[in-house]
Amino acid sequence: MGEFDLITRYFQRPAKRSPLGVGDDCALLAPAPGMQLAVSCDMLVEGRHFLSTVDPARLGHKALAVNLSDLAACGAKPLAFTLALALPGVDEPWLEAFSRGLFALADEHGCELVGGDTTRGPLNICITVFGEVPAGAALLRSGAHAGDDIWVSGTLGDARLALEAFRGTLSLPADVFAQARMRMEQPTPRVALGQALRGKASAAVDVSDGLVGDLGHILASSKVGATLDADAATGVIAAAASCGLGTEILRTCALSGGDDYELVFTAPPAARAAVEQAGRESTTRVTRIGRIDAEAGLRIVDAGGAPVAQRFGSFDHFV
Ligand SMILES: Nc1ncnc2c1ncn2[C@@H]1O[C@H](COP(=O)(O)OP(=O)(O)O)[C@@H](O)[C@H]1O
Ligand SMILES: Cc1ncc(C[n+]2csc(CCOP(=O)(O)OP(=O)(O)O)c2C)c(N)n1
Ligand SMILES: [Mg+2]
Repeated sequence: MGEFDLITRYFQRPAKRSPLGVGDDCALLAPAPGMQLAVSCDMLVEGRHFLSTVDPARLGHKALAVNLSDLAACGAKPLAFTLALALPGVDEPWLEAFSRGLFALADEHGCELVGGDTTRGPLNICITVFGEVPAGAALLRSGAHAGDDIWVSGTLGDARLALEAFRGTLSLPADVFAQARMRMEQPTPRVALGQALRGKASAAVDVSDGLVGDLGHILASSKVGATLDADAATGVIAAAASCGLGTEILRTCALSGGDDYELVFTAPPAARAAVEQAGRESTTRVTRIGRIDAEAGLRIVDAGGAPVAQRFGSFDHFV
């Protein structure tokens, strides 16, 4: 099978909402009047972002999910995406599963594939996603104020827990591993929550590199500091705690593990009921995990308010 047959068979579907989709030199998009285009791009590289043994359907899901997560963090509604793919060769069962996982998530969000690029090379997947948001209403990293609450969606640390189990640095009971693995391989982008938070949250970012690092982007952009509860938002990890894993490793996963694709956002205390309502509307758990301070820096405390001495880093491709 050649390049163009591959595209036609696995990636070309009739455009439904875009004026022009796959097959010409450009795609055409038509954002509604009064809306701004929100654009984001993330790449997944074999061995760095995913294990070579991953189920290709889950990989198709994740490649789009990490991009939809950026739209969610801006409060944007997904419209369309492009897919740049480097493949070592034509593996039809792999392409069938990858495209099935990809389109299942795309259809869930009404986000259509409008173009891309396909080349031979080491397996590499790069998606650019386009969304729309009412002009001036995008959630930014720069809007947090002293006194705001810090919230997080879902739970943190599960993906890193699974990665460490894959690496063999810790072991988990089969049921805990199965849950954590799903969170690593098929994250749920918080798209509905992001849109429901427009006009309520003062700042937002999605957690890809770990809570401490990504909250750090809000603090730097907003020129504020924060106090954070170390243990407020653990999920599968809470189950892992009962399997005898130490606090230090669990906190490392939750606070600097990365690959969470949850939203961390700030909102004034007066908006607490509105934030909880946004969580209910989007059937997404939201948890208050700290507050924004005027004083610069990040202070991490335990449930009793005592400072946590452990230091937390964040994912960086070059450090
Ligand atoms: N090669 C690049 N050229 C231009 N902008 C880039 C490049 N790589 C990253 N960026 C931009 O730098 C910022 C931080 O990137 P990143 O940490 O990847 O964001 P995110 O975690 O939201 O994916 C984003 O605004 C992104 O668009
Ligand atoms: C094989 C493998 N190694 C490591 C990780 C963990 N990991 C890889 S990239 C990353 C951070 C997010 O990736 P990045 O490219 O920085 O995304 P962005 O912040 O741009 O959204 C994490 C936690 C993984 N998921 N799989
Ligand atoms: Mg990125």
